[in-house]
Amino acid sequence: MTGTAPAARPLLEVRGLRVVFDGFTAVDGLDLTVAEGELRFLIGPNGAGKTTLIDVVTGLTRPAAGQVLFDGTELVGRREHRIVRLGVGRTFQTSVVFERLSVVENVDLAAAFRLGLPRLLRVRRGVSGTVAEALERTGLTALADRPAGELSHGQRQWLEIAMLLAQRPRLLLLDEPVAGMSRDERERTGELLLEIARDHTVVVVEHDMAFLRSYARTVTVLHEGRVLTEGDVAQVQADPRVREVYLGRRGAGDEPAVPAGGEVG
Ligand SMILES: Nc1ncnc2c1ncn2[C@@H]1O[C@H](COP(=O)(O)OP(=O)(O)OP(=O)(O)O)[C@@H](O)[C@H]1O
Repeated sequence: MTGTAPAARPLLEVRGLRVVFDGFTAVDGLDLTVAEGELRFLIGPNGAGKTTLIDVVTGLTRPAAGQVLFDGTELVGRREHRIVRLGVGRTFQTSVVFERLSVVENVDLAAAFRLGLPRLLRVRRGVSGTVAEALERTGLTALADRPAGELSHGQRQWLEIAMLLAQRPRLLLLDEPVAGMSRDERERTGELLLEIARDHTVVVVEHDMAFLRSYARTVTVLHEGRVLTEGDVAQVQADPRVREVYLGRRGAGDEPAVPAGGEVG
């Protein structure tokens, strides 16, 4: 794409979203647009509504008001598996792999879920190209026959990403993919995100500022269920409102979520 090309069209459009849990408004008039092909990071203090937003997009939580359009199709009111089949995939903060199944069996199951039962019954056994490609991209080919329960924490996170890729999503929503990872694992995950973002739209919830500085392009900051601001890492870190909402808070990483010295250049 050249510099003069028009902006990519929106793949995800969230408009006027409101989510209420037992009288508590967790998301309060949230608007968010993610263009096709973007790698977007979502940050915000604990309770800002990041996971709730993902839950609504993926059909787990029903909003009190608002629209969620995926390539122009309304997602609100659709069931979770339908949304997966439309091309929206997510990871959770907690792992969802089957520990006793092998790595390849987990990825195969995820791929089969996307097909739905009638098509699944017609598919012959064996590792499909989609499954093999998902293993390859996440660097898990050599571990394909290992029980998932034997994987390291980082490998497990990559397995979840492989399971997502096997569902052939257009939009991937990743909830804190590097939480608990070693430095090496974070770096590999960052490279993996950039690689995946070459042919997918990716939204990443992540607190870790060092990780953001290395891999984020556009960052959206949520606070109290709304978008506080949006921009590149330097713009967001320099924004006094962002400093204020993070004041005294620490991110999931080993440094303040928004460091006071504007060292981003
Ligand atoms: N099922 C629920 N029932 C009641 N309140 C909920 C529920 N889910 C989330 N909340 C509340 O909604 C608000 C937003 O929560 P959410 O988990 O979306 O925040 P978050 O930005 O993802 O935070 P964190 O960084 O801590 O994961 C919080 O105050 C939370 O306590």
